Amino acid sequence: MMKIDEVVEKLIRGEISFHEIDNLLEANAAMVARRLALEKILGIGLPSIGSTVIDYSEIKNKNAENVIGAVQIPLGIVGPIRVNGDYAKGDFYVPLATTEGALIASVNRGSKAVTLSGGVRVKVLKDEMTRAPVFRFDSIEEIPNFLKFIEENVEKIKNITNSTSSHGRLKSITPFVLGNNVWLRFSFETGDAMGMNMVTIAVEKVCEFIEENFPSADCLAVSGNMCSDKKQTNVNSLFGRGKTVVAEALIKKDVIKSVLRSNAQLIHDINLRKNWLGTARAGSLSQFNAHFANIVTAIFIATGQDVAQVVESSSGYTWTEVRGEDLYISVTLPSLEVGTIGGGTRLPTQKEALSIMGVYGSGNPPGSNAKKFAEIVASTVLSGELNLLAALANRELGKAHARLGRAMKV
Ligand SMILES: CC(C)(COP(=O)([O-])OP(=O)([O-])OC[C@H]1O[C@@H](n2cnc3c(N)ncnc32)[C@H](O)[C@@H]1OP(=O)([O-])[O-])[C@@H](O)C(=O)NCCC(=O)NCCSC(=O)C[C@@](C)(O)CC(=O)[O-]
Ligand SMILES: NC(=O)C1=CN([C@@H]2O[C@H](COP(=O)(O)OP(=O)(O)OC[C@H]3O[C@@H](n4cnc5c(N)ncnc54)[C@H](OP(=O)(O)O)[C@@H]3O)[C@@H](O)[C@H]2O)C=CC1
Repeated sequence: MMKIDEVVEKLIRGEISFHEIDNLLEANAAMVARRLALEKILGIGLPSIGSTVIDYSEIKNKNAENVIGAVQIPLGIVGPIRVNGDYAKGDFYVPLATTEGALIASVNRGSKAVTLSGGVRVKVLKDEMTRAPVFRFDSIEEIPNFLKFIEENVEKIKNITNSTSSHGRLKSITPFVLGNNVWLRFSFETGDAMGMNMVTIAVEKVCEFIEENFPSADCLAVSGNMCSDKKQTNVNSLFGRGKTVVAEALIKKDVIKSVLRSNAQLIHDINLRKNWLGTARAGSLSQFNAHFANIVTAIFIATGQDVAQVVESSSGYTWTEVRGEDLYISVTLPSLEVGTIGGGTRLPTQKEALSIMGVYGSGNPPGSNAKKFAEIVASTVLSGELNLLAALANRELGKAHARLGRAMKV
């Protein structure tokens, strides 16, 4: 093994690249050498980035490349939130990682109102991760035969996918046609994993089988964007991706008054004019909500989810009704992509964050932990939506952020 200083000098002289340091030093020494080299090249110090609890030997070839350290983000908790789900039952503290002052306080007040009103009822309606390769044909002539071929070979295709994972299970294949192109949208149950690696590996194997047995089908790309990963699309909103979750709560008149300092009619009116009319006028197809993205992102960062999937995981709908003087509120998230095993969930702080909610790792039966987690996320989203609508009704948004969320106080 070379010494760190020698490796740093080699890199500065341009004799090796950053990632080649992994071949010359033990994992954690390599992380330090990369940071030191970068500091010398740029003439700056990066001691905070270098100070991390992450053991690079644990994440090398698993979670990130060219690692020089880590960034830290403040982590707060909200709750307890009372959740009446099929998997999550009881009172939960939820970790939120954010740098937006007032956000945690906001969701916390919402969770207080929800819990005092008896809690959130929540259901996971569908649980399917998708991958959709695109196939090109010379002519449309072959397409009906191709669709028939897929239909007749579903069992064979299932056997192929079963051979690549003990948790991924193919549920359905939905074809879409445009001219001489066909997309096959494969939907899988993926246990407690979010499932993108699992599903991609399985579908690549299926594509090999298809090309061997139906040679006029040319699989151009294993992801043809009808999946749709990390993109907000109608196909995700209509058919779902990951978990499709719906949650509801009835907020009592007294709680609306004492905790949220508002009334049901005003909150409902703001929901209709802001989240429905305003969104329609602004031209969004799937974001009829106030700030799902705030809550989903903060939980995703805290718990090691794939943060780019906030794009579709934060799409959804907030619905309200006035019942007497109480407020009925529901949130629907068609494509909430979460896992409690795999990906970034294994990092030390993310693992602890999942354990705050009692959802780290494999569930018994498999899949139950991820569904429990999805129910908690949706309940937290509902708390955040309720509170922001109330805060807007009270005209306290600017005031709250001036008090809790400004770097430069005047
Ligand atoms: C900030 C509050 C909650 C104060 O609200 P308040 O009623 O003055 O607070 P309070 O001191 O009376 O306390 C009431 C409860 O609020 C919570 N609470 C209160 N303070 C804290 C705190 N420091 N830390 C943690 N929790 C806090 C806590 O639950 C507390 O109960 P307690 O625990 O005392 O029994 C309120 O003014 C508020 O919610 N404002 C709105 C802020 C907000 O919602 N921001 C969201 C982000 S905005 C954004 O990013 C998206 C947006 C808006 O642009 C999207 C769009 O266009 O719609
Ligand atoms: N490849 C791609 O195209 C993309 C990948 N990603 C990345 O994919 C990663 C997530 O992929 P994902 O497939 O979720 O995770 P992993 O690739 O980490 O796979 C999960 C692993 O956990 C095992 N496992 C053990 N217990 C369980 C259980 N109870 N439920 C489910 N699996 C279990 C699975 O075994 P087994 O399979 O044998 O059952 C599998 O090996 C993230 O890092 C994300 O950023 C994101 C987008 C696209």
